[in-house]
Amino acid sequence: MNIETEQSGYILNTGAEPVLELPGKPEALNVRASESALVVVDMQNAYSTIGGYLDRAGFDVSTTGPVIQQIKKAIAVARAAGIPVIFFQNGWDPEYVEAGGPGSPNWYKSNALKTMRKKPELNGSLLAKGTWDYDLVEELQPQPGDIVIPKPRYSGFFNTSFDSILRSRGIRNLIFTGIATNVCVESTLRDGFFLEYFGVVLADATHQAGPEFIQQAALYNIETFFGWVSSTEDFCQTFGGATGDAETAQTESTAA
Ligand SMILES: NC(=O)N/C=C\C(=O)O
Repeated sequence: MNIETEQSGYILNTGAEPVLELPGKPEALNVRASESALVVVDMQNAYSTIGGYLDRAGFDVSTTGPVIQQIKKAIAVARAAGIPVIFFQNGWDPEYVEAGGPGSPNWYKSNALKTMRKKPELNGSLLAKGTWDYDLVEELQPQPGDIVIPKPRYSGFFNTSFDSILRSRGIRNLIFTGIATNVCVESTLRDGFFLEYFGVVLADATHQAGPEFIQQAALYNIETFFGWVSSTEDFCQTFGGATGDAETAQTESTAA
């Protein structure tokens, strides 16, 4: 929108911008950078670090390291391409009011709340705002221009500003990374599907909560019913023309 000439209306995208082909399954998807966002779901210590919530609740987080590295590459390319990077942070206030009490199904299904009930010494330490557990991992810190959205339930569309942030920017394509593929990534992508967003998961930039077959099941579900499955390499090639190397992306952005 050209503010100086006081134009108004839905003219966010000029049509001059090239349509890019993002390889994926079950087929490639046509996308414009200006209509896309890179969504980084819950890359908090809780979900990817030993000693965090998932680990304490008995889930295996020992193979999340490579996922963090893939997300880092995707973020570098997105920033260089001018694609908004949206970080979700899952959790609640320190008194867990936002988690819902016994009147909420979350009270019964949240493994964080269940773990704290079983081990009262952990009370206040899991997924509570202001704690190490709630913090985003050190390797994936937001930079100026990125967007951070707190969320109180699995879906990023529930009780958050996500939808209005996307709509006001004309964003239609949501490229997902993060943890867990089968819970918050899939929940958000599914809700997006119902709201007419095109959801793509970068498979190697996500990790499941549960055994490995759960990752495959979630990806199958997404590819078959709700969206598309691509890879970090394909994302980086499509939007950066690079392999996702942060320095390469930075150089290209400076040169542009
Ligand atoms: N971020 C997630 O996918 N979370 C999964 C489980 C939970 O938050 O309890």
